[in-house]
Amino acid sequence: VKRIEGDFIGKGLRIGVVIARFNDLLTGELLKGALDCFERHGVDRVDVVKVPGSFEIPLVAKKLAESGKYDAVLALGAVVRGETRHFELVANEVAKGVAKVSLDSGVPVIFGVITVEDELQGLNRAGIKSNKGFEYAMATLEMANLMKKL
Ligand SMILES: O=c1[nH]c(NC[C@H](O)[C@H](O)[C@H](O)CO)c([N+](=O)[O-])c(=O)[nH]1
Repeated sequence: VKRIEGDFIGKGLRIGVVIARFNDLLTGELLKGALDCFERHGVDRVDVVKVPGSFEIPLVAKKLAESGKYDAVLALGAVVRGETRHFELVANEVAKGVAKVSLDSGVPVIFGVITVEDELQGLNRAGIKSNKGFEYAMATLEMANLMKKL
């Protein structure tokens, strides 16, 4: 049996991060966790692009993926239901958009958009209990390395 999987070596990798400013209290923490992960795994180059909200992530992720400059793209956002009715609209469109960009471009685009009921749930995932940003960065490293093996 030949097992193929990506390792977590960051050396030589070029990562693009697209992050939503909406709910910056949450997304800023996710970014810190992701950058901590990339730095500690020796990633040479990380470019961070900010967009107004998660809805804008797919367009910029597409631009980064198609540029040919990155081995993987990490999309970071926080969609909080709270009182916002169009929570589903934003969350669904972002998920569909990110998946389409990845499939169309052949570049891994990691879906690091937390979708939560309220800010506290968001904070629990952005540093109180765990930092999903770090976890999404690990998935980014793994996929970048895996694609090089296939
Ligand atoms: O990133 C988010 N954008 C949100 N809306 C803004 C959206 O992403 C766009 O930036 C905006 O619609 C302009 O296109 C959110 N809500 O409205 O709830 C949200 O929770 N998270």
